[in-house]
Amino acid sequence: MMSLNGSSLVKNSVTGVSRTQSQSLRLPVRRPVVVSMLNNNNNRPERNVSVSVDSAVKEVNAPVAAEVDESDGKKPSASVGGGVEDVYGEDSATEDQFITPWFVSVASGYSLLRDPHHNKGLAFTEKERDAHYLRGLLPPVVVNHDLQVKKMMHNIRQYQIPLQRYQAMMDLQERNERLFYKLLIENVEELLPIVYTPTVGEACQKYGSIFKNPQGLFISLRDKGKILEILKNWPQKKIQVIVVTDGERILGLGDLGCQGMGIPVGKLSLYTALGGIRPSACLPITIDVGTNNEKMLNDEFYIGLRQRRASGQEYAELMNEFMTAVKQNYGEKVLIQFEDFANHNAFDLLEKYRTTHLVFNDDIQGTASVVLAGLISALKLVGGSLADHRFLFLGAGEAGTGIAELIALEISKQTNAPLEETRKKVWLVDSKGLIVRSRLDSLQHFKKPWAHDHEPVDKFVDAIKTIKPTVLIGSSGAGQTFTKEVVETMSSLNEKPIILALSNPTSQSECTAEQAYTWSDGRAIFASGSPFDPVEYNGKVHVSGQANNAYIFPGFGLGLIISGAIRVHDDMLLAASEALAEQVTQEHFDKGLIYPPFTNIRKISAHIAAKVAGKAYELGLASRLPQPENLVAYAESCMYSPKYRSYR
Ligand SMILES: NC(=O)C1=CN([C@@H]2O[C@H](COP(=O)(O)OP(=O)(O)OC[C@H]3O[C@@H](n4cnc5c(N)ncnc54)[C@H](OP(=O)(O)O)[C@@H]3O)[C@@H](O)[C@H]2O)C=CC1
Ligand SMILES: CC(=O)C(=O)O
Ligand SMILES: [Mg+2]
Repeated sequence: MMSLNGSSLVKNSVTGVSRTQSQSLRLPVRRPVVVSMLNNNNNRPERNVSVSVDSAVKEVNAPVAAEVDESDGKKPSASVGGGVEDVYGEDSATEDQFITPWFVSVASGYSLLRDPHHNKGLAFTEKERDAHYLRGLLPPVVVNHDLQVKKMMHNIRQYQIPLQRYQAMMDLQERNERLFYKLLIENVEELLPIVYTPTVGEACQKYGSIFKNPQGLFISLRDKGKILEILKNWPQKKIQVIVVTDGERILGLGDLGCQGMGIPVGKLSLYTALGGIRPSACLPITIDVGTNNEKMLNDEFYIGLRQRRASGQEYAELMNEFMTAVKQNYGEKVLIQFEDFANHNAFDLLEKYRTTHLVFNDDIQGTASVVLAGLISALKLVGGSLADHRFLFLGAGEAGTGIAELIALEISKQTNAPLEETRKKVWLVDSKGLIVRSRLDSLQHFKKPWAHDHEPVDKFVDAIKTIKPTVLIGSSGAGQTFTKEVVETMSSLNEKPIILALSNPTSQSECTAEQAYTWSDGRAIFASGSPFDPVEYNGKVHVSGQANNAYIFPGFGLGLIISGAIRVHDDMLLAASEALAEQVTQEHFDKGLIYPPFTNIRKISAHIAAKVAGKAYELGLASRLPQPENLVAYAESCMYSPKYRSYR
């Protein structure tokens, strides 16, 4: 008997299941499946694509699965999936469009071991080894998931160089996804600096030379007119979150072109580990429009288009085709997170698509929310309300003006003062000095609201002396700009100066934790974008927090998904800030922390998700009805667990 792709069927004596048996989407659960697609109608060669069982088949106890459960004729229910019912885009395709005929077959043996979504390595049980043609393909020992984690951590710790640890983690993600996530979830404090900042920055810089297996989708200028087709090449069909970059402002490292892919990949692994979004629902994308980085253009191992960046209409058209294709392929409720775009595109993209798509700019909005949370909790240490403080930023780009606006919005809500008034409590410095009214005409549009009445001030330290801020925020991407004089000046003005050095990676941090505590004589309340080890100063150990949007975006995204939100609203950002600030306990304050440790991040994310979802319902932006009674419990119940599934 021949299957649809021409291979013969072999019946397994234990399971009674044929190896390549074609089945409907209502497969029995917990069986690894391979979805094959035949593109005969556009004369492409046939191929088999391994996909996660999660995307095609109902998972027991997973609320997200409700949506694919249509084949029994039941009315499809709204679910975590965001109500995207037309899984393969067949219903929404017009008659003259090509569609993809899918069928599902069972993965086994050698290919099962090489399918990261289903591979368990040595943890395959004896029964599974019999049932799935694994005998002889594995050594005799059977180990459990916990022992695999222990061994993997042991292996990773053998590497002294962070980039080698990064590579070991990426290899694991490509080999055994559930082990990767269990490892990351259980060792989050230790592994976050590896899969995320600072190491991911170095990985992006060297992405070409360390490149092995491609991760995510690469869409380049050459793909103009074919973006929808490219999205269909991705094996998973039920995508809930896309993180997309064009690589022009990777952390504080600048234009890394196509090699920025490390960022969407890293961010999405946090969506899963920290926020519980299923890996199969996450899609990292890099839009390659070229690079203006000479080093990349001259690097023989560079993986992207070897040309200068497209801009203007050419850029806008490609982005528009992308945004349209995403909505067409994944529906209204797929979350598109813009990440590490340069500010000359980031603000415009957010403005253009915020009313038509579910979009979120992590650098503008996520950063704002995490910093506001830190400030709300810092008030417990320094006293007063937000309105009693003065804020000075070094850096007036996405992060700086995004944070500034959310602070002003929160003060406006608290005091009923108009936004134009509350903005006056916030001052920003860019590469040309203090932003003041006399500079208005030459300022980029996102800086204009911050052009207050003041004489020009060139030097940052002079701006501190004249503005007398209580809070200093670094968002410049320029390392070592909070000099000894800067920190000492802040400390002479404030008993407890709040100093946030947000720039990433560590090399770009405005100052180190050690410098902040030493130069402030141990009085600074300090947090940084990339982590620093605890510092001992004058016999006291100071633990600095990590002011990083990683606290916000995973829970924020989960909140949008569980409520079926259709748009992002600023009030959701405020709700996320409050939820995060509420998670800081007296024990944390006693250590000088203004953020909770990452160890409890899943619990924190569930609280953020619940507050964000609650706000979506309140604002009438939620489409998943009725509203669950206990949103925290519901958020927790929706979270992906990396536990191995049992295969019959
Ligand atoms: N911790 C976190 O969660 C996050 C951290 N970040 C970090 O923040 C940094 C900035 O990101 P983003 O706002 O998107 O970048 P942008 O490029 O949008 O903005 C950078 C700003 O800094 C100014 N600037 C640069 N160098 C100097 C300098 N030497 N002195 C004074 N001002 C300077 C620029 O001035 P001009 O406008 O005149 O060019 C610009 O206003 C990056 O390092 C990024 O990694 C970003 C997001 C989140
Ligand atoms: C953290 C982050 O998003 C950035 O540095 O760009
Ligand atoms: Mg970013």
